[in-house]
Amino acid sequence: MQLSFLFLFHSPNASFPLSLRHLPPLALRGFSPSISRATAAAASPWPPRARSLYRFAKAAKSEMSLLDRERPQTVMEYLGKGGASVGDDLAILLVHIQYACKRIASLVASPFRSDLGRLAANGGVGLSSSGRDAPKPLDIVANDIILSSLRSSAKVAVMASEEDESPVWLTDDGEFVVVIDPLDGSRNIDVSIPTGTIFGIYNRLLELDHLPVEEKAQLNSLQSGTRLVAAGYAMYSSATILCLSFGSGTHAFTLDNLTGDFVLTHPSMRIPPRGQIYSVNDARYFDWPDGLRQYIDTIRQGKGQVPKKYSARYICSLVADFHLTLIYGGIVMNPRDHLRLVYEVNPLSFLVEHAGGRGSDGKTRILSIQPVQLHQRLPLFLGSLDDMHELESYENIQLKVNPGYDNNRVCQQNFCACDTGELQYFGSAIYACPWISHMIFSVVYAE
Ligand SMILES: O=P(O)(O)OC[C@H]1O[C@](O)(COP(=O)(O)O)[C@@H](O)[C@@H]1O
Repeated sequence: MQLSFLFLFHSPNASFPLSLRHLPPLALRGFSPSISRATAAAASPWPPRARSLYRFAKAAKSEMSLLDRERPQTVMEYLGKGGASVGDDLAILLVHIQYACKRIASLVASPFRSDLGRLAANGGVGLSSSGRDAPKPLDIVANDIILSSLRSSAKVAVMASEEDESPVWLTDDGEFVVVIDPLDGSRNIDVSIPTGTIFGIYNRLLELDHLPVEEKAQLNSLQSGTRLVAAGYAMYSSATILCLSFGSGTHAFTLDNLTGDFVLTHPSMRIPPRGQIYSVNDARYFDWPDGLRQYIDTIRQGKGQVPKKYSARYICSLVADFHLTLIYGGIVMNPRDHLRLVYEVNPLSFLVEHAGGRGSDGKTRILSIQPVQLHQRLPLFLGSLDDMHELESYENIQLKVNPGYDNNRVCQQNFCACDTGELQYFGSAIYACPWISHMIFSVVYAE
């Protein structure tokens, strides 16, 4: 009996009744017909139980081919079928990044990681020497997981992470530069609110190969967002989502916990041109500049360009707030100088632009801002095109003064020599340089 089943499932031309008919009577023991089925059996050469098994097997077979046809693609299948034109090296790197994200996902959800979440290095207070918030041990473990995955891919020259003061040089042969926030929103970890990993991938700048390691590591990491080859985030929530863009569309994959694969669930995402949701920490309302206050007051009352009263959603976890905005439309913002250009803001701007939206610092397109410092911060506004244009028309929307939140702020004045040879000074950021020159002059002082 078992043999005939195997035959049926493995040979597309197999005829199940035929194979049953040729079985010796002993093999059909246990399939004896009930009395009510006896009449039907008399009219048929096959015993009724065998007929129903045949129908079942036929249905299962067509179900399987349907499932096979409709089975969502994994990231590798998607790339292999030409979903995005990436070379083998980038595909290999993505395998390693996926692996790291799966490890972080399981760590974040583990019942045994509570100490890692709760305890913070430095007792959880204060800023590191570069002005970054004190990391939690889970941030550091996530960073180690990423580092070891990138290292074993052998495809990455430099990794620049939120958790490291300076970029880490991995291998001279690495084709790529990875900028990454290994675990964004880790302040929420104790209460199981979603967290995420954000990353961007650049090509290594071959023209810098002759420079000393520290210098070339730094300059490779400070490429402008327009040069991103790919970007993505993993969101660790009720589902683990991996959202990616290779420069042609933005696509989200969901982790199938049964198979361990990320499968394509949101192909070619398009952010609605207008939403009805804004995401911002509005406890800071009284610190906001006039323009931003007026904008929020207006859309809350349904008095904006469209007569809709907007709703607020704020998770306080950038990846989750961004994911919500990407799907429903609207704007996610942090108007204060808080989020990091290189490894948070640029990758998300890349993703939103490739989904038809806009990323801005309130004045300028994010991707055209030339980074001058690895951990440089700036105001952030990402979202639907029409909502973004309406918001930016209020002009005064950046919260440059940050009263009560950041006493030990380290300030920096930056000067940069662009390709044009022009020396530009822009305070905390440099805009509109076509690409990074390694002539950057910084004056750092405490406020
Ligand atoms: O305190 P605010 O201004 O609401 O900032 C919250 C934002 O800070 C973040 O937690 C990032 O900061 P950390 O990297 O220090 O965790 C984001 O996930 C979140 O959107």
